[in-house]
Amino acid sequence: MTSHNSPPVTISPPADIHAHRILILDFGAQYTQLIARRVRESGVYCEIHPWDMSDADVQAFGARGIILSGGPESVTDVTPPVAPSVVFDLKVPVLGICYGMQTMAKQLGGRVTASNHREFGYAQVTSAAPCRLLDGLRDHSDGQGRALLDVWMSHGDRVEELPAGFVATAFTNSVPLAAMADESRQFYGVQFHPEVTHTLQGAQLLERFVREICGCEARWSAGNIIADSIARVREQVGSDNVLLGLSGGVDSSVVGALLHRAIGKQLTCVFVDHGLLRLNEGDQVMDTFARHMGVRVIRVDAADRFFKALKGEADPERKRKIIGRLFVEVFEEEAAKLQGIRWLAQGTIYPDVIESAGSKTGKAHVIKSHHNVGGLPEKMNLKLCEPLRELFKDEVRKLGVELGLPREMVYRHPFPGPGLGVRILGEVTKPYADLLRQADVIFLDELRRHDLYDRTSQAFAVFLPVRSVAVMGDGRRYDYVIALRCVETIDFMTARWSRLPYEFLDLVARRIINEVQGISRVTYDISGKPPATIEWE
Ligand SMILES: Nc1ncnc2c1ncn2[C@@H]1O[C@H](COP(=O)(O)OP(=O)(O)OP(=O)(O)O)[C@@H](O)[C@H]1O
Ligand SMILES: O=c1[nH]c(=O)c2[nH+]cn([C@@H]3O[C@H](COP(=O)(O)O)[C@@H](O)[C@H]3O)c2[nH]1
Ligand SMILES: NC(=O)CC[C@H](N)C(=O)O
Ligand SMILES: [Mg+2]
Repeated sequence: MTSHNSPPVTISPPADIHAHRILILDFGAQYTQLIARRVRESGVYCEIHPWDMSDADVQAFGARGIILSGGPESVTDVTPPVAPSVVFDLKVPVLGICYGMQTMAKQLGGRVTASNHREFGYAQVTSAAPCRLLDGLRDHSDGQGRALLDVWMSHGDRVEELPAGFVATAFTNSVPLAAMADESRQFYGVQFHPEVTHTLQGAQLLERFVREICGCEARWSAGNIIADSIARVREQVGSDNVLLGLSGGVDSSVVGALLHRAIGKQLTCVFVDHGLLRLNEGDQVMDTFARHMGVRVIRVDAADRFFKALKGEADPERKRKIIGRLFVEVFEEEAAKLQGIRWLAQGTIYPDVIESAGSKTGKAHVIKSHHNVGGLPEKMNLKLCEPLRELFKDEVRKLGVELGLPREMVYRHPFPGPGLGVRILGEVTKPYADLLRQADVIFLDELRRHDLYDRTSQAFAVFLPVRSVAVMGDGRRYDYVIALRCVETIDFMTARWSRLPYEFLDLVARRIINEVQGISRVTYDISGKPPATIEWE
């Protein structure tokens, strides 16, 4: 990052990087986000919208191609979710994946049945006819010149009869119609899931669809995204001043660097110490930003205020809303003390938006209200400036690297805005936060010391307000429990618990029990996401 006094860098905006875009209609599959990530990785911008998007909105979106995701429902139900009919009239290529293929088949006049040949996991499909989507992709050959692909399946229903104009392009032993194509209309369907890495040629298949079949150019790169965001922010805020909520985490740090480049002195950052930070976190953030990077940062000590507002509240969603509201109150108070602030910038990223949103029909559930999206109060005086709102975490990190942020900052584990507030189960109190902070720092220090921090995606301690019996130094103890959570994930949407060595866990548990007065038991969380979310609340 350049120093605070340097003039904003002049960068000419690239060709419209959003113009070549793909629309993904979500039927509620667990892996819809992976489809989006694969499309983005091939250099093409895309957005996920609920399947019940209106015809007018689909049309206005202006996609060069549409992907219909998988989903838990069955098209054989009485009123199954269906794709907006305009999808098939827009004369753009359409790819249906699993449920998406099934509904495409049914909506265009084919037949789908619930089959007792359920297929979950690995399967091998054999190519059955030439097809622009699949030609040339192969993992093996069947000896008769036909390509075999290793794929991943997860379905019970299957397409029984193709709609007019389609041919079968692949089969498996249990599914005669495992892929279909109508080349003249550029409609394709695959029963398997190309978005998961277990489908070896899946990324290639999706790239083929968006780049060759839909004809999208690869404009979605870190350099282009930065130049585009800078241009957009400048246009958006003009000569107004902007207040950025800076947490020291990856997302807001990247926004900080971006805005610093885009609008220089018009930027002021506010770092809120809500009393639910990690040990010494506040000082570290001030050190890195204010001292080394020359960004103007105001530190607000609001711990008492947050604890007071959270007193007696045990419900996770209500806690999140309280925290979201207080954050904005603090931001607005600080803004009022400064000149010309009209905008509140935040490091909101795409998964925050998706997880906080429900679909119009209520089919998709709100899992948790991220404090910076669903947790925001309804009325706000400042307008929002969220340049990373369309990006996934790994894309944000690439931007951070490109913007010259230090590696340790870009690859930090994420820390949720509500902080320890969602890691103390139930009511939040200062004594609980103090205990948790001590346990957490031991866990993280040991991870770093054992070279495990960079090999895991997110690690933390959780405070359980239940007491269990222990005997220490011949005395009876009746103390609280700490749970350790450590996961590996790329996109934070699904996660696997880290197989940390037993010796390591043993060391951490002993240190916590010996060093943190008030904790007498430590457990390790071995739940995957799904179903267990990464945070406990
Ligand atoms: N303590 C804080 N002070 C000021 N703003 C905050 C604070 N905590 C969170 N925010 C705001 O809320 C946004 C969302 O928080 P979130 O934790 O998702 O992102 P982050 O902290 O920037 O990055 P990371 O996900 O890596 O922790 C932040 O980008 C920031 O704008
Ligand atoms: O800034 C944030 N505000 C929030 O309210 C919030 N809730 C969860 N997280 C982070 O999001 C990722 C996924 O978490 P979950 O599996 O718990 O939903 C994990 O990285 C979590 O730490 C949050 N971040
Ligand atoms: N993964 C899916 O899209 C499944 C589709 C449908 N629910 C089936 O079982 O066939
Ligand atoms: Mg954070």
